[in-house]
Amino acid sequence: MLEKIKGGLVVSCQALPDEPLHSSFIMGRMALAAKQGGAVGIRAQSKEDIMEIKKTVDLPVIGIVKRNYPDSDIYITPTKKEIDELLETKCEMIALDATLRDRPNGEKLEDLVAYIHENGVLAMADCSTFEECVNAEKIGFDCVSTTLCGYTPYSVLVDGPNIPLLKKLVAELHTPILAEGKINTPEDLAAVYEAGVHSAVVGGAITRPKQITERFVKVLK
Ligand SMILES: CC(=O)N[C@H](C=O)[C@@H](O)[C@H](O)[C@H](O)COP(=O)(O)O
Repeated sequence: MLEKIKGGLVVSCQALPDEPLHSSFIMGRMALAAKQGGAVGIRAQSKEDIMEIKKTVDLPVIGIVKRNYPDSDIYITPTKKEIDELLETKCEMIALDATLRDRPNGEKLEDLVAYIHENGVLAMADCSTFEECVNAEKIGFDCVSTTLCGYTPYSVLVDGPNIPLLKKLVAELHTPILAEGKINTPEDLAAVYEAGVHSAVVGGAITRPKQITERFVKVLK
């Protein structure tokens, strides 16, 4: 899968229960639109959405399950339970929160990565800082990404991709770097590729029409 997505665009097709497009059928059609537009991979949330997407397009899928637990702030594929759900979908790669925060039930990041690999699936690290990416490489993740940059209380949120962080990761790590999060425009996508990343994931700017509408309406105020 890593070869297939190299240099291309992965489109994240997600809508949670509180979002207007929440529907596996709609996410399947979003994935089809992405494929017809030239995407080389899909990132998707939940077993149901991924099953539908896999019926609709033949692109490789990065699967996640977002779930909240009372004893942890981690919500992207937090435990083995979510990994088991994703394994049923036959997605090619599983992404999980790879921050150093405590996981639910005291589960350990390295055990989860080993478990994903035992099942013949690739593991993608969703990180928020440089140190977390370094740790993810050490643990044996197949690729590391900046998905959570700006979404942990201790990382910096910029309105756009964090280019300095991506450049540092490309220079100092050996694992493929995926840019993800706040790639809002085609120019942002060009900029992350200029920084030297292996691949890039775009979500809301393509698949969240409410967010896109808000961006237009904002200039009228
Ligand atoms: C922080 C978090 O929970 N990110 C999620 C991870 O899967 C998604 O909600 C994002 O849409 C995805 O990362 C793509 O980012 P953007 O939509 O900014 O292109």
